Amino acid sequence: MNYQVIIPAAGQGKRMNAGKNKQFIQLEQIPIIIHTLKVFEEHSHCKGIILVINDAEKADFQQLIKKYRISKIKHLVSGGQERQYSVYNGLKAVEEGDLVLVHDGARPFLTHDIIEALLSKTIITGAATLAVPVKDTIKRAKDGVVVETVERSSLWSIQTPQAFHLSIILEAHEKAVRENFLGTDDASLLERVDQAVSIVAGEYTNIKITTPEDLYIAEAILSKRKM
Ligand SMILES: Nc1ccn([C@@H]2O[C@H](COP(=O)(O)OP(=O)(O)OP(=O)(O)O)[C@@H](O)[C@H]2O)c(=O)n1
Ligand SMILES: C[C@](O)(CO)[C@H](O)COP(=O)(O)O
Repeated sequence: MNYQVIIPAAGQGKRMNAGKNKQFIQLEQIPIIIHTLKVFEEHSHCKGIILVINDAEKADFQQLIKKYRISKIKHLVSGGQERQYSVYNGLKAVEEGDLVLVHDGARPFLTHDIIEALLSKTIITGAATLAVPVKDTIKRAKDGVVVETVERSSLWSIQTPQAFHLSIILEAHEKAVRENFLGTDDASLLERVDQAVSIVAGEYTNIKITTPEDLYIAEAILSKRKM
């Protein structure tokens, strides 16, 4: 059940509009990326972290890693133009082991129980993603007018981590690069070659910090955890 994790943190945070990479925004005085890294630092089955960063922010990340005593980082890898390319760079740096997780640096509220559930499923099926059922009614629209209401019972909101056998996900990334395919998550690279990806129930609190209002939700999650 041991694994390594790739953490892409090389985005720009454009939708957050904070004037800096959102990884450095503080939640209860601790940067988002440190909240995320601590989840894996404190999980005994995690044998190594590959952190993908922007080259220009390398010194800032190194300073934080030292300050917060994150000891499991094996490599600091340069990010790419898109999340998919950042993950691919991370995958190429994995040296050993079979199971690999990919987890957004911007998802700081992952729990160990959920990682365990994901690992158990991946050992059996080869690939799995966390997800929660969609709660809203979803409609497709064109030019500002509703075209249809999409049947909700089969819709899932996809989270990370996503877990894979290393050879399977590496091959899928290589094929995507060759064929110029760009997906918004790693599981989609398997789906396009008809490889099954299992769904494991995540938690609604495992949010990705994406837009400014997510910071209010994040503060609420943290204060609830302290109760
Ligand atoms: N070229 C990129 C783009 C994204 N990411 C990382 O992928 C995760 C999920 O991406 P997202 O939430 O979209 O982050 P940003 O790309 O920073 O946000 P935005 O799209 O608003 O600019 C984040 O941890 C982000 O740092 C990355 O490593 N490399
Ligand atoms: C991988 C992901 O977090 C799953 O929800 C998501 O697809 C990332 O997409 P984004 O466009 O970078 O927000």
